[in-house]
Amino acid sequence: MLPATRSSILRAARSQLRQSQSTALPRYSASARFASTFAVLEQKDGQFQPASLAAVTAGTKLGGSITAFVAGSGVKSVAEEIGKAKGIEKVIYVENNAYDKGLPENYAPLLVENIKKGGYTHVIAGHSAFGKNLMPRLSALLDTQQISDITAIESEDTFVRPIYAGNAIMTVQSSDSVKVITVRGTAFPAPETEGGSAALEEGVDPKAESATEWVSEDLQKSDRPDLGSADKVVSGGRGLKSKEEFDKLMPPLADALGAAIGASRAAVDSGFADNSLQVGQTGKNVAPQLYLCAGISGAIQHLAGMKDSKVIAAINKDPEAPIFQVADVGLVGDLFEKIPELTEKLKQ
Ligand SMILES: Cc1cc2nc3c(=O)[nH]c(=O)nc-3n(C[C@H](O)[C@H](O)[C@H](O)COP(=O)(O)OP(=O)(O)OC[C@H]3O[C@@H](n4cnc5c(N)ncnc54)[C@H](O)[C@@H]3O)c2cc1C
Repeated sequence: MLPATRSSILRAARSQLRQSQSTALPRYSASARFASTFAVLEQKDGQFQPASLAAVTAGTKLGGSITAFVAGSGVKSVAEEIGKAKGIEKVIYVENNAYDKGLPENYAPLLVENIKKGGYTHVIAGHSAFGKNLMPRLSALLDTQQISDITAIESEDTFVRPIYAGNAIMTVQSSDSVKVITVRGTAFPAPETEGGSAALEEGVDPKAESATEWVSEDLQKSDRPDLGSADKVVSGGRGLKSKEEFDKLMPPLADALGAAIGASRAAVDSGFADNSLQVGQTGKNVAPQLYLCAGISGAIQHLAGMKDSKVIAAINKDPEAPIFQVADVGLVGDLFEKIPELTEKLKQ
């Protein structure tokens, strides 16, 4: 697939809207309604992705009703699982393998149909690859201004989001009748996944024709915890010097702690680690109980992705490295000595 520019996405989305007049939404006054949230949840290969429940938590903060939505092949059982999460009134599911991979070209019209039917005030998804890919197209179809990566909700129309790599906090007020929002998972911890009893309902499937086809994916398989939701993360930077050293030192340390592996952008750009492991402004946002990093200087773009971690521990040979300004625990030393030593102690 060719990389799409923002304007080409908008053009394609608007032409899709024109082709289907039935997708037009009624205009209503936000003040005349109570909040009703439509939480777009994620599944992968028939497995529910609990991190996406952050959208439900955000809906809880808005008050009013929360309807969860999931689509793909065989998702009725996923919908049943979602229905057990606390705070959800109803789960709408659409069974169709066309939605398995969350391709925005056909998923966005599907959402429009279901949103139109329910007349929701807020449509919320996680600020994950899925949400970041899908919600801009949905916003274009609804002719509404997306509010991205929010970390707090002040009222039904006022939201807080970090900008400039987390160096400034912006408060955004929206007068759109339907607010399309992505939420930062670390700011909205998922609700309890047991004890709820939501009703299940089959959704509308417009079976929209799409010019985009899923061809294949090349995934790195790992038995380690998922970086985005792991309790512990060990992260390596350019200080590791090479891919060989990264692969020699980081996996044993991660295994000793039961942690996920992350990396700085410099480590990724240097080919030490896969792109999917990048933590930071242009990588993943993580907020584990423990973030242990080695050979990472602590550039603001890296901090933007991990500074909400509960405990930050850093190994760096430079006592002036900025990472020590945010670290709760710091170890000044050569990582090629300290990491094997620490790994050995942890194993014992
Ligand atoms: C628009 C933009 C977006 C960006 N997005 C991201 C992002 O998402 N994530 C990200 O990480 N960066 C991002 N960056 C890059 C960021 O600015 C830094 O360049 C990067 O984080 C540096 O990575 P590093 O700390 O691994 O490398 P360096 O800055 O080179 O630091 C290496 C550190 O290792 C230490 N070290 C070296 N040898 C040893 C040793 N033997 N023992 C112990 N310590 C040692 C050094 O003292 C140094 O502090 C972005 C930049 C821009 C402009």
